Amino acid sequence: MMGLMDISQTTSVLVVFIITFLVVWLWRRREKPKYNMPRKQFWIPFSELLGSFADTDSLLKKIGGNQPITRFQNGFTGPENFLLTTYKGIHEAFIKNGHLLTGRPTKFFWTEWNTHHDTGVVHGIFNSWGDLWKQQRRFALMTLRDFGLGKTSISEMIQEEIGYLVDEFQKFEGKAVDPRNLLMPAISNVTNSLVFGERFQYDDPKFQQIMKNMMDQFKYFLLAQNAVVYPFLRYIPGDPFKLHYTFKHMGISRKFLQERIQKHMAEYDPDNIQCFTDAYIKALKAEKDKEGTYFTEFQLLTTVEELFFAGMDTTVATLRWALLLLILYPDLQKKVHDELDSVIGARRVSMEDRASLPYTEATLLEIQRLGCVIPMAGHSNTEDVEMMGYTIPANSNITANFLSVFYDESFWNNPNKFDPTRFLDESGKLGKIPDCLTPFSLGGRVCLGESLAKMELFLFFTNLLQQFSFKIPAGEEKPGLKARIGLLRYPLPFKVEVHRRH
Ligand code: HEM
Repeated sequence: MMGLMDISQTTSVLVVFIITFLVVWLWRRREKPKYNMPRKQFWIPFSELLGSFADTDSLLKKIGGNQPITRFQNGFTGPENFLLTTYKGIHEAFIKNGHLLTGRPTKFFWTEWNTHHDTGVVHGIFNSWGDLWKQQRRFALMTLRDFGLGKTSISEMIQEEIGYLVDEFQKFEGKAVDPRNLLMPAISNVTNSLVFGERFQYDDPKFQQIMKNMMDQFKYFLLAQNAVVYPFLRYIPGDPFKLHYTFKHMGISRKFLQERIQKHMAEYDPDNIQCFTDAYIKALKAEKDKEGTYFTEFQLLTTVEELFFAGMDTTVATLRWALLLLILYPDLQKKVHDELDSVIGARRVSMEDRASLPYTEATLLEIQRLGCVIPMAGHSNTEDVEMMGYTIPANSNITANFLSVFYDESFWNNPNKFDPTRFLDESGKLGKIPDCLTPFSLGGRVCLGESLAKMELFLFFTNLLQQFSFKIPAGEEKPGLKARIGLLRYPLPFKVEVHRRH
């Protein structure tokens, strides 16, 4: 009896589902004829399925061929989706029409996470848009600049952290280690110092626990994203799409950050502004009685959260690609070592040395090209946009596919080859960096932490390479260059064998 009930229930759900789908599909076909759009090319039924095919990477590299814009379906309803696959197309969208493309896609688990329960307004900087985004982005940029972004004070703080990281690598002399476990706390400490004015000891149990949580929280990002695009999936018992798992872990990180913000609030001293959080609290107090102010405690929390998430995994993933490529190409690692030895010698490498290290700089650029840690950036248009001969309706999702550009044969000779010399001229000097290499994106929503990230990448990379050589651990299989696409584009886990050079 029970079994029969189950079958009839399942059938009813299926019938309702199919009818809804057909009605929505027909309605959408009728709705849009006034728009001159490219024909729909494909449908992403479940992004996790796409993500779990080993070859998503190759697919993204090739998708669209030479077509600058591809239209696709993601979800049954909701906005139109477009993928931009050439540099010309991305430039036309993000630069020429950039002022109209400052929105963010709404069906995104992070947008949902940053939506205020009472007002329905999306907060933060990465996830927000409109006047809130403009004002809060400007404030964050100015404040980070005041704290020395691009100046000596931040580079000194990074140098101090590198000192601790070198000690950690030293502990693995002659042994194999997964570099992610050491890089995560180091890079997190740079953000900690900037945002909260303090760093943690690597062996602090609370810090270790929160690092582990942060590493885990985006593990099922693609799977969870399905339950945002198809909301009914989140109600299936057992959380098979891991949305509740993801939010639970994000909640643990949020609580940790919230506690630290509360501590800064309690100890606030207007004459002693030491970090981003203090500066924000100052602005919060100044704006307290203003009608409709965007300076709120929730905005502070979401911004701090984003500074951690946007700045940490990206930098760590790039440095992991760096170590992976250098253990796979020891001859190129030696060239970096040789340049560092002849130009720097035993003293610490500083930002002022950049211009004298063209080969090292070219290697870092090539790592960012091949690693392409943010393969796609999703924007949304606030009004209808005319571009590439089409009319794109307002509130569409317009995603730049940087991966296809970074591996585009018409720009890069033999794009799969790790070849830093492509950035050097005949005399070995760094040439003009091609416009199409945009690891930090382009236009009005370009990465807010670009200068900090460049500083971190240069200082961590050069100082680690100056002190250590890295190789494939004895007895271990040679790792490949296959990427895993999740929130970012990561290398598969690998270990390095560490050797002190001096
Ligand atoms: C190697 C490191 C990094 C890379 C490759 C990177 C790349 C990017 C990219 C591609 C975007 C998307 C831009 C767009 O939507 O068009 C972005 C946005 C952003 N990044 Fe970074 N990023 C890095 C490090 C950082 C750091 C260290 C911070 C902050 C401390 C940071 C903060 C942000 C923020 C807040 C946004 C959102 C900007 C907005 O929507 O207005 N990033 N980043």
